[in-house]
Amino acid sequence: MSTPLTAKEIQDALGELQGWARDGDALAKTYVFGSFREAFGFMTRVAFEAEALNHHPEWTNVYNRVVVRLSTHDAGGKVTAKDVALAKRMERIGGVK
Ligand SMILES: C[C@H](O)[C@H](O)[C@H]1CNC2=NC(N)=NC(=O)C2=N1
Repeated sequence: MSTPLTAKEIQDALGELQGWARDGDALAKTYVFGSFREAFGFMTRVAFEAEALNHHPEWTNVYNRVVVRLSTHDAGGKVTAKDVALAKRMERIGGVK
C-alpha cells in the first residue's frame, strides 16, 4: 500500500519540479511541444517509463499539448512518492517546457 504524502512533503517535492503544481489530490503539469509528433513521442517514452515503474499517468493529449495529472489509485487517489518519481522521470524526458 503506498502512503499518501503530507502537504509539506508535496510542497517540498514541487520545489524540485518546474512547472508542476498541486491540483486537488494530484500533481499536474501541462507540457507544450512544437508539434503533435513531439508530444506523442514524449508520451511514448513516458509510457515505457511508466511500465517500468508500474505507475501510470492520467493524461490528455490535444495536438502539441499533453496535460498530465499524477496520483496513486492504490492510495485512494492521493499523491505518493511514486507520483513524484514519475514526475521526475517525465521531466528528464520532456525537459523544461
Ligand atoms: C495492478 C497494478 O500493479 C496497479 O493497478 C498499479 C498500476 N499503475 C498505477 N498507476 C497509478 N497512478 N496508481 C496506481 O495505484 C497504480 N497501480
